[in-house]
Amino acid sequence: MKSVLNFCNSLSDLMFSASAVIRRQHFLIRTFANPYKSQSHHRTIMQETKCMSGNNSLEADAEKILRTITPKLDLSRHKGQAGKIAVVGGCREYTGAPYFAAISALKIGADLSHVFCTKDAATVIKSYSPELIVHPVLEESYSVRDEDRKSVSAKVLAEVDKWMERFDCLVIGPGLGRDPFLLDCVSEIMKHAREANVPMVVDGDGLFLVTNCLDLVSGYPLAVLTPNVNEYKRLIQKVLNCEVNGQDAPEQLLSLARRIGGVTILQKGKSDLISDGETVKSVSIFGSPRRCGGQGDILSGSVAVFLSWARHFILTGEGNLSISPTNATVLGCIAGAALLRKAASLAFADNKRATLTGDIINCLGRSLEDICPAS
Ligand SMILES: NC(=O)C1=CN([C@@H]2O[C@H](COP(=O)(O)OP(=O)(O)OC[C@H]3O[C@@H](n4cnc5c(N)ncnc54)[C@H](OP(=O)(O)O)[C@@H]3O)[C@@H](O)[C@H]2O)[C@@H](O)CC1
Ligand SMILES: Nc1ncnc2c1ncn2[C@@H]1O[C@H](COP(=O)(O)OP(=O)(O)OP(=O)(O)O)[C@@H](O)[C@H]1O
Ligand SMILES: [Mg+2]
Repeated sequence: MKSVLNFCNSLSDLMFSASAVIRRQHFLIRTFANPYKSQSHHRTIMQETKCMSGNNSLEADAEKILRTITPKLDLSRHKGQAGKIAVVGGCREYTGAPYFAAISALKIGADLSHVFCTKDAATVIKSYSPELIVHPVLEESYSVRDEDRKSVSAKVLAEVDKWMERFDCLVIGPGLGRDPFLLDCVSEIMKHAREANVPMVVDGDGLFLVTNCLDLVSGYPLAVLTPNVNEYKRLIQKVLNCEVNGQDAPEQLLSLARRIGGVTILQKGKSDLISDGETVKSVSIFGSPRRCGGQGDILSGSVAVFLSWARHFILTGEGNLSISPTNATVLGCIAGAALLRKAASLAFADNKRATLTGDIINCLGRSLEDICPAS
């Protein structure tokens, strides 16, 4: 097994050497060769989830997945090969959320983590950490005259576009706020990311945007939505036109993911449920009873990194190893949810009621090391 893993890691090294553009082209070929399967899917949602819960396969083998998709560390790698992540978020009110997402990506093992935020938020975020690359490019309505909106919007887009092809994944929404002009600009950024085939994890206010404009992600297999209880409720009401059904949660989630064209949804809660419209998996390993704000932001940054690693893993053909499911977005969600829960439990053991999001971030490394040692 170890030699197989070594062989796969060598293959992975080769792939990491390829440019981001080539990697995305490979992914496109795979996608078109194996288009979204649900069109020819015969089984009903009920049959599928019954079958899954019948053989008790709802709970993912998260530790195995985490170990399998995490690339080994070696001296031949150059900066950037372990992942370049960008968070689009951060405004006057919220500077913590984009910081939590971006720093978590670095703590897990990404090489570079960018933040695209408003000018007000940028200096604050930079002062939290010199590790982050912070772009003060977003504008809110109050700072833009009506007649300047078009030119400002074009400028914002051009600033982000300069970097777009280099990113392995975007995280859209932590601490973004709900300013209408800002959200219009972010819609354009999302359209460009989609054209460039860059994966997106959509969280927080990004979900507010997407719920009101589903076309931004609908039918895009590289989109991941990470709703909390409120955000999920809004999605269900908008898409399925009904209320959240706690009794048949996996079926409803499967149905929601299908209706949005096969995007992957990570429904956060006591157990995390994950579906891409084809399969449903849960991650319920013990986390923490502390519900301090910001844990969802850690999760979005974590999912972005694991999704990128899972994509590389699958693109190299290493998916032959016995992990299931095989969709990179689902694997990224499972790994991210498991790591956050483990880190939260370690932080809680140390800090009890005083546990804060920063304490959980400080446990991400130990948590990953326990599952997947660096050497
Ligand atoms: N430090 C920072 O900068 C952080 C910034 N953040 C950023 O804030 C922005 C808005 O995101 P959000 O999560 O506050 O908005 P949303 O989901 O509408 O919740 C609003 C209210 O809903 C309720 N509520 C929540 N959970 C519930 C539950 N399980 N069951 C029932 N009710 C529940 C609860 O209301 P209450 O109980 O007070 O009535 C809660 O206050 C977004 O950009 C995000 O990224 C955060 O990431 C945190 C760290
Ligand atoms: N009742 C719970 N029991 C255990 N873990 C939970 C519970 N609720 C949420 N979590 C975990 O906490 C993490 C964050 O979920 P939460 O619902 O707090 O997100 P959020 O509201 O978006 O957070 P944020 O404050 O960052 O916006 C998820 O990984 C989820 O698994
Ligand atoms: Mg949140």
